[in-house]
Amino acid sequence: MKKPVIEIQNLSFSYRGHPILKNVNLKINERSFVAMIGPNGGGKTTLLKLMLGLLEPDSGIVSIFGESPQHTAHRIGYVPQEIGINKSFPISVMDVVLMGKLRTGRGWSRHSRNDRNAAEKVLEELEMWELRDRRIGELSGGQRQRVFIARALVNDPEILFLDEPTANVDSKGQTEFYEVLKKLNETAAIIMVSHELMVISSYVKSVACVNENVHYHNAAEITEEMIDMFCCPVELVTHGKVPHRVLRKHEDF
Ligand SMILES: Nc1ncnc2c1ncn2[C@@H]1O[C@H](COP(=O)(O)OP(=O)(O)OP(=O)(O)O)[C@@H](O)[C@H]1O
Repeated sequence: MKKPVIEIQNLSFSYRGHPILKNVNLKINERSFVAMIGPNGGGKTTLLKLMLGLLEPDSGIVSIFGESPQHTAHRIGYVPQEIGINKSFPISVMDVVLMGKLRTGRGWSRHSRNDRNAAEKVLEELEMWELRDRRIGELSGGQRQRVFIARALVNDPEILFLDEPTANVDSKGQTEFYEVLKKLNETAAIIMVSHELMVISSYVKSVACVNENVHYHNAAEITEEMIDMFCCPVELVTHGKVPHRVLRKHEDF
């Protein structure tokens, strides 16, 4: 039987008194692949930040591997939605990926051979090895995004959180990227915010609809209700043999 890696109980959160998430209950098992969908402003990024321990709930409990998120950061990878970066900062692709290996108390230059091997492997997987010495500011938006994905993967995370990771990535890059995720999913749970359900529908195993509350569908299907009532911005257009799914009604939990 699969073990839960994330458990959220009766969580509520507000920004300066303005409620964003109310009474959220969610259980995510090991090796899940969850697409987190919902309307703009529905609370997806906020929920990710609560699971990462970057925000504290007003009430309720978030536990990751049975502990508070602050204690489990080293087992988690995170690709944020927007990565503020000074483009003139003289840092190479390889340096950014190695940042994923930094630990408190270890200096910048103390990367072991193993760290470098791990960075090399992940850069090759994401077809970024050729660009390893390039300055980060000299890359295209999509290339830069891959570098930050590589940084999150370099530690072999047991849970990977991604916030709209392929927004700037072309369709070829997306396919390669999802293949990398599929492989990682053999050992890790993946929770990904995305508005591109058609693209991810062949990879995800379940869907969490986030709009103040969370409805978790333990099968990746799309319902009409989800679009009408829940306002989830999901494209239902299918092209030829592109797989698609239909979600059933939200079930009470
Ligand atoms: N730091 C903040 N301070 C105050 N309000 C915030 C802050 N960050 C987000 N919000 C508000 O919280 C709500 C939820 O935001 P969040 O970013 O979680 O939504 P989202 O579902 O990820 O949206 P999107 O699909 O647009 O990325 C929004 O109304 C947003 O304006």
